[in-house]
Amino acid sequence: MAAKRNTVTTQIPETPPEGTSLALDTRLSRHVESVIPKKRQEALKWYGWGYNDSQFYGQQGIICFKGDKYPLSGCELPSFTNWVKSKFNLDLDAKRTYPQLPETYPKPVQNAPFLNELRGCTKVEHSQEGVDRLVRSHGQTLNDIYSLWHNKFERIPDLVVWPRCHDEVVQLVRLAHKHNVMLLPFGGGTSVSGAVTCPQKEERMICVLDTSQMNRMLWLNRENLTVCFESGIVGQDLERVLREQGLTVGHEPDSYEFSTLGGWVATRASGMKKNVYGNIEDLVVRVRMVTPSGTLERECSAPRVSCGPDFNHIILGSEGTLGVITEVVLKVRPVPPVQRYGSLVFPDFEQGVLFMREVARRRCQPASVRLMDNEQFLFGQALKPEKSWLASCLDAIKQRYVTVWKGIDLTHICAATLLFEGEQKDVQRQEALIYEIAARYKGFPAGGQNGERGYLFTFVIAYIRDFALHQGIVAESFETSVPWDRCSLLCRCVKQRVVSECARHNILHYTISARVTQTYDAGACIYFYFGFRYLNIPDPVEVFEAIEHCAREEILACGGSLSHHHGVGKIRSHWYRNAVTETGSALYSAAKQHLDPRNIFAAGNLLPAQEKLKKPAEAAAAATTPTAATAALKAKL
Ligand SMILES: Cc1cc2nc3c(=O)[nH]c(=O)nc-3n(C[C@H](O)[C@H](O)[C@H](O)COP(=O)(O)OP(=O)(O)OC[C@H]3O[C@@H](n4cnc5c(N)ncnc54)[C@H](O)[C@@H]3O)c2cc1C
Repeated sequence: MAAKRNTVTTQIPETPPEGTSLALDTRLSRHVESVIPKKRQEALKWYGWGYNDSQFYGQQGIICFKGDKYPLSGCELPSFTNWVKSKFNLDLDAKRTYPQLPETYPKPVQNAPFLNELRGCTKVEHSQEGVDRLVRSHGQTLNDIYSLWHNKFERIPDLVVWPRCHDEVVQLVRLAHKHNVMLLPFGGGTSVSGAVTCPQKEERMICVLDTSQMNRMLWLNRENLTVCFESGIVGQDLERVLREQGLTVGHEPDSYEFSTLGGWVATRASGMKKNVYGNIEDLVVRVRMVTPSGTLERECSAPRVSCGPDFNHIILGSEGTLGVITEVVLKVRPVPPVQRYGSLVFPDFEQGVLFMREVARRRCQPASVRLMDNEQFLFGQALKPEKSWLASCLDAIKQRYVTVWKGIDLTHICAATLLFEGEQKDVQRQEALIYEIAARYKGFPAGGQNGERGYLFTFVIAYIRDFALHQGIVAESFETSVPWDRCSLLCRCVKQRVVSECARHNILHYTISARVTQTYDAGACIYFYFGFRYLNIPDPVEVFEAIEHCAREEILACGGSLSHHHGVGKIRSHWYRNAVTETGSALYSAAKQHLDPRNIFAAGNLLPAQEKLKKPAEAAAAATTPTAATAALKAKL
């Protein structure tokens, strides 16, 4: 994570643009040096996730990790190699190569009047270079990455623009509306819902509006503990500049190294420390969004208003379909003096869920508490790097303690990782209470080191998907939120459904696992990982999507939501209408019609685009039935 910083070349306009007049402490209004350069491909992989130099790879039959930014850097991973071998019946193929940048790119659709006016009347930087367009043509879904590797995109952006402030966005939106050019706001490109993927049937010029050069901290108000940032600031940059002031926003989605503030607002993101700091909707005080019909924003920064429907909530979750978010006022907190990790072991997942439920009932959640099922626990254990002889002996003793003294079956064991933040005394009190509650559900502490490793690995795990694809395994995560009384049932049914769908598709080697990542008064967020080895399957992504579609049907049948934090995008738009009712979707369409009458923000998220969507998944879903447990539950609902 400790990445080198690259200077962003953008010049800050000399006079503050309209809108920054809100500044309260101009001494702090400053440009932020970003870890991500304007030419993203110089630091980030064009064909997958993360930094260019960080990657899993095979060497003499062992999986290793390279790069210098993460705790696993330079490590050999023999246990992980064994896990992969046994799970997927796979010997590493070190000879496979990663894809090469294409030599040619789709010819850009031109809109000469737009380009002429852009060049003649504005100072907005822009590019039509193939690679600039390609790296902004997609997000991080399996489909995106597979399409990229196999050169399957019919449509990539025709133009990339880099506005530097709110006023330049206003100019761009006016121009695009006037000349009927499609605009696609692009933050960090970490979307896992297809939200930033170019609509493949769009006939107009597609202009990607890259927000990365709008990343200033505009003001900071220590009295109110509020800060105003431009929307293109990347998570790790935002935290770094605030920490220099002794402050934090505390919003840490697992993608926060690369995702942006505007992206968080547009997708309703959730950070792992939401128990202390809140989800993005709890952190936003004010937000500005430029639409073809004008700028939408609340006029005052009061902490709460009773002033009719809250239009911040039209902006939150708008997924780039209504306008461009330019500036956001957020709450900040002093950096906590103490941060401590912990972990717990439970005999099985059900006991772990009861523990999580009790912690939520008593509202004593630490900053983060995550419960992994047995499959994820074993996977996490396997990721540990090669050990010394002594460390291996200690592990064997610990394992004996767990199995013999505690009588825990290793095929059912599950674990929770904990992160405590606050004043020393508060943390101590919280730890004591959490360990006391855990004991009631047969849980016992397994050390801070395990907890810390769990959180640090979060950022490395994101790199596995590309390595897996490289070795012939397709994998992706999906998530939901669910009321407490259906939490265990939903996990069971979804896993069962995936197992039966794999059998139906003759897939022998796969992994499906779940974890509870967030808790609330009324329920929890569940996160699933699913992957399979695709031997002799001509279109593995199509099959993957068909199975994921069935899993989503199962989730919905069990009372789960369409999404807790990934958003709807294109890949879940099929269910959006049902999720919000006909009236709800008509209301959204009416708002869209008012704000964006020419549909220039035509990403096709939320409600499906006009184009005929490929629906192999639906056919697959129609051919199967929900599990017996789901059917019984449905009957009860
Ligand atoms: C490895 C990994 C881990 C992840 N972990 C989490 C997690 O813990 N929690 C979580 O909530 N999500 C997570 N995500 C999903 C993703 O990171 C979030 O959805 C994130 O909020 C997207 O931000 P972004 O800047 O990358 O947006 P992008 O991917 O660039 O865009 C996402 C959507 O927002 C729109 N958008 C972006 N910027 C603006 C703007 N300024 N104005 C208007 N619309 C805009 C885009 O048009 C698009 O519709 C994860 C993704 C990955 C790949």
